[in-house]
Amino acid sequence: MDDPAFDTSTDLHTQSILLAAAHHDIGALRDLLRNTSANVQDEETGFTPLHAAIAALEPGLDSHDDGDDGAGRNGAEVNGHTNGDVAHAESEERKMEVEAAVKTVRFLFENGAIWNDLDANGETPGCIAHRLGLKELYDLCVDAGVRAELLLSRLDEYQPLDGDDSDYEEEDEGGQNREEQEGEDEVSNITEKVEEIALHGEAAATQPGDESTASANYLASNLTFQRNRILDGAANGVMMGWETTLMRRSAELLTPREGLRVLNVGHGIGIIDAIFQERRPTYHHIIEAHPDVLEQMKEGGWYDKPGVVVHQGRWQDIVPGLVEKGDLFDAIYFDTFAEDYRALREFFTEYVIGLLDPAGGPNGEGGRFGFFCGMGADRQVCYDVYCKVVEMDLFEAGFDTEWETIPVPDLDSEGEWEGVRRKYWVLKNYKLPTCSFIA
Ligand SMILES: C[S@@+](CC[C@H](N)C(=O)[O-])C[C@H]1O[C@@H](n2cnc3c(N)ncnc32)[C@H](O)[C@@H]1O
Repeated sequence: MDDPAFDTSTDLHTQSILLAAAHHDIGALRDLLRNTSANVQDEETGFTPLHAAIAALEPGLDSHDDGDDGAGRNGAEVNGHTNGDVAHAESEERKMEVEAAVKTVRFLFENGAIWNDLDANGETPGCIAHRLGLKELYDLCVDAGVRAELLLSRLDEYQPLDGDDSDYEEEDEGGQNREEQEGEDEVSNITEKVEEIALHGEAAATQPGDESTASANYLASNLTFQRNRILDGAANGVMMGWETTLMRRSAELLTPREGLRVLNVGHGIGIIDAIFQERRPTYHHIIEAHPDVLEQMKEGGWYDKPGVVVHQGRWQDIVPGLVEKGDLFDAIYFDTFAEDYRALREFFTEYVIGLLDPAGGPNGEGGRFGFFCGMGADRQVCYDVYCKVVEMDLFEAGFDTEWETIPVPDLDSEGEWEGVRRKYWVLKNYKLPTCSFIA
């Protein structure tokens, strides 16, 4: 078998599944997957059936080529057909291949395929579709990611009570229940992958075992303050100067006029707080948890600025008190570090509604909420999934979101990542969210 998707150390059944996926042979897949997970992986390439189905469309890689049709295509010119005919026939053929791949990918998702498994090149099936410019396939992967995350975050809210695990042990006796157990395991794997998506300064959930960005470790680490950036003890970029354009635009959209009441969660190097200050807020609360950042804030005179209230500690410990006191704001911005998507969701579902003045905002039509939208930004497909997920979660929490697209310059060529543990942003465009109460 000389198909690059498969390696001979992989068992024969898995090889057959991957081959059927690459050939977009749904009939064969249906038979082969009867008692097998749709998430088998080739040992060497790491391809799942989804990877195989999409990668089969890689130009120059014709997994449908069994030796004679290639000759037929070359023969078209020999038989007097024009180049235009050939090009047309090729594009028709390409269209049919893509259609077959779309059907296969749909079938695999319907049969439990996981959208974000990584192959040996560190690509998800969606990454391959994106790299090959296969929009329809890419969109299928994004939609599957959104469905998985929404479903699993709901399941996460309904975890079995402690002690319920014993059920599994008893049920393990029977084959069908073992399947259920495997399903549960799969579910919790995906939950981990999607729920641990970082908010800022870290790679997406593709760095298993890296504890440096666990919140408690970060808050206990010594920070290094450089000219226009902060690195933590493990050289993760906590905040970087290239984000200034994004911070400025967020502040402009949240506080389009002077004299508003502002809450900012996460001071960092104070970029957005300095811009809020230019806009002369009536009062300006800042919540910051890291002792080194708080020290810098003291040195920078933030504690003495008129109207500024610095809350020292984690927002989780401070915000409930603000809600209880009845403090209201026209604009709230949230940008923390070493926290995952769950933290952001908790913030806007539990607290923003109680802190944002429904009769406030720039024109009395209600306050506005913004956040740094960097979830999964080291991978386009994760970013697109999370932009959709957060919009849906915000809607459920009572907010409409407007997005503005802001181009991000080539950070590599500008040397932004020198000395930084890993890039947390690789995308060409930032999607800036501004949320307001649903009218
Ligand atoms: C990415 S920086 C914020 C950058 C800021 N937007 C700016 O314009 O400079 C994240 C900040 O959130 C702080 N932080 C992290 N976890 C926090 C928490 N649970 N509560 C409050 N602040 C937190 C970090 O110490 C850090 O200062």
